[in-house]
Amino acid sequence: MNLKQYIREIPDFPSKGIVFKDITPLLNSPIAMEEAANALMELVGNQKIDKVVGMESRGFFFASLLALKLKAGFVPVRKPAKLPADKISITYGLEYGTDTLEIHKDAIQAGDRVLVHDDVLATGGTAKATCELVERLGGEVVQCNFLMVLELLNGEEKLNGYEIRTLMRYR
Ligand SMILES: O=P(O)(O)OC[C@H]1O[C@H](OP(=O)(O)OP(=O)(O)O)[C@H](O)[C@@H]1O
Ligand SMILES: Nc1ncnc2[nH]cnc12
Repeated sequence: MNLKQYIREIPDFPSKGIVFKDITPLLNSPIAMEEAANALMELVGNQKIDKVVGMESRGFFFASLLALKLKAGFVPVRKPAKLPADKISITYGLEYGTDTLEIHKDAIQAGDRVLVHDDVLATGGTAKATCELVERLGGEVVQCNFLMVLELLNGEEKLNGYEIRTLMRYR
């Protein structure tokens, strides 16, 4: 199955010049969802995973499915002021301005082997910040996997040193 058939391209969303990769057609198709979830599992192979970390909000869809399949815990990394318990934060640079992500302190135990999942790797800021949060709590990032990588935005360079795997690539 060609999963790209289920990715809808929306020009000039959310702002002029951006071609938004809309995954909702994929989410709307149980056949494509199952195919994508199984293909992501193949990327992980038989590596032992204790926790799957997904980034708000589109990372949550598949990260929680993967956690279930891997018999691992699911951990949300959230935008500011959403998590209720003790947490740590990281603020990272965007093209213009900054963004912040948070994780509960008790979500990862020292030595946990962690799979980081998000739908899209673009500039890599979100994924790099997430890996840093995991590592601050003593976790080991075993793999970062994505539905798609937008190659021209060089996220893979920013994640230099991490194992990066993806189902789809776009230029
Ligand atoms: O590699 P980066 O340049 O950091 O971009 C990738 C991030 O951007 C999108 O999230 P977005 O902030 O649009 O939020 P959403 O998932 O809530 O839609 C996407 O889901 C990734 O999390
Ligand atoms: N072009 C894009 N489409 C969908 N999600 C994104 N996240 C960052 N860039 C994106």
